[in-house]
Amino acid sequence: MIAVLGGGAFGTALAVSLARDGRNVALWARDAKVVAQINDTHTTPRLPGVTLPDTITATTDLDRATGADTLLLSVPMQTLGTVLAQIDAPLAGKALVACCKGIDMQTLEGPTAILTRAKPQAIPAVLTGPSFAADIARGLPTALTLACKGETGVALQHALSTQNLRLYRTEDLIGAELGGALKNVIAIACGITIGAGLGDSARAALMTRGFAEMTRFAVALGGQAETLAGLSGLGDLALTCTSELSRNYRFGQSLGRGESFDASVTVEGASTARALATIAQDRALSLPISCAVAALVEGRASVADIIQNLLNRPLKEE
Ligand SMILES: NC(=O)C1=CN([C@@H]2O[C@H](COP(=O)(O)OP(=O)(O)OC[C@H]3O[C@@H](n4cnc5c(N)ncnc54)[C@H](O)[C@@H]3O)[C@@H](O)[C@H]2O)C=CC1
Ligand SMILES: O=C(CO)COP(=O)(O)O
Repeated sequence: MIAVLGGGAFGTALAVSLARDGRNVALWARDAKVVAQINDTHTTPRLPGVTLPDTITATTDLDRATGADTLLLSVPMQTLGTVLAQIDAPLAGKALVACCKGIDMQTLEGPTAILTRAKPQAIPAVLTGPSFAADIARGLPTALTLACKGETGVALQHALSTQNLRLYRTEDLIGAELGGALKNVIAIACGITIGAGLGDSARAALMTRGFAEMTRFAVALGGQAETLAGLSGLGDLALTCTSELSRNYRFGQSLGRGESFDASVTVEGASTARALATIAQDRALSLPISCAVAALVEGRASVADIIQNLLNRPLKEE
């Protein structure tokens, strides 16, 4: 059995795709109302218009869900550590697949380090790449990166690929998780650019320089540049920086327009930008775009300030 932990848009969409393909899926959510709605009506507020297969069993019982061999962790990044801390079992030998995109603000770690510290006897993996939950749930084709070492990676690639989810495999967990985490920050920057009326040329410049920033950072932390050039980096960057389906991009647009944004919406890039700014300072790394987003999110700079600062940086080689 596969268990998905997290009853939000992405976790539910993954459960839908796996269940449609005949997998036995348990979906753990903390909210009893969401669980009852899924079990009783096969619908969820996070995926309007989607009928969930009745082979998905939703539960609030974490012990029941963690009895599965493979666990997909699809809660927001800043809550991953808390959710893992609620699981008493060591989960020895089980595959723990992080489906969240971000860097934890408290520990400054990505999902692999958090999984490994919390459950050292489990096998960590990362599932990431360009994929809107709504697209997956509608059965539209998507391609993702699955990062996991050894034979477990091969087995997981098969176990989690479905008719509409095509998984490519890598052993570079750091590169895969950082591609997904950093593209959200660049998507906020691109949203700001469009929201502030700076135009498509400026966005293309930010995407390109943002990609350079993502790659530089991932390599400095032990990831491989090739991974960043794949689905988890470039692929997800292209999707998130250009689509209004992206919450990070829409959040950036609101900032660029000087409008408020619904605080209940999951915007992973905002906390990740703040974590990145701290890491950049601690390690003397140059992350101008991410640091500019962090300054704006924290209210330390205005949109005009950050545009001016980015444009006034010393001229350099590409
Ligand atoms: N929505 C999408 O299209 C995609 C999302 N992701 C990633 O998936 C992760 C989850 O995002 P979404 O499902 O979209 O968010 P969401 O906002 O739809 O759902 C988040 C869910 O997590 C639950 N949650 C929050 N704190 C919790 C806690 N402490 N314990 C247990 N449950 C908790 C909420 O109740 C909610 O059901 C994020 O890291 C996101 O970047 C990745 C790819 C696509
Ligand atoms: O990660 C995503 C698509 O790959 C979803 O992006 P948002 O979190 O910005 O909506």
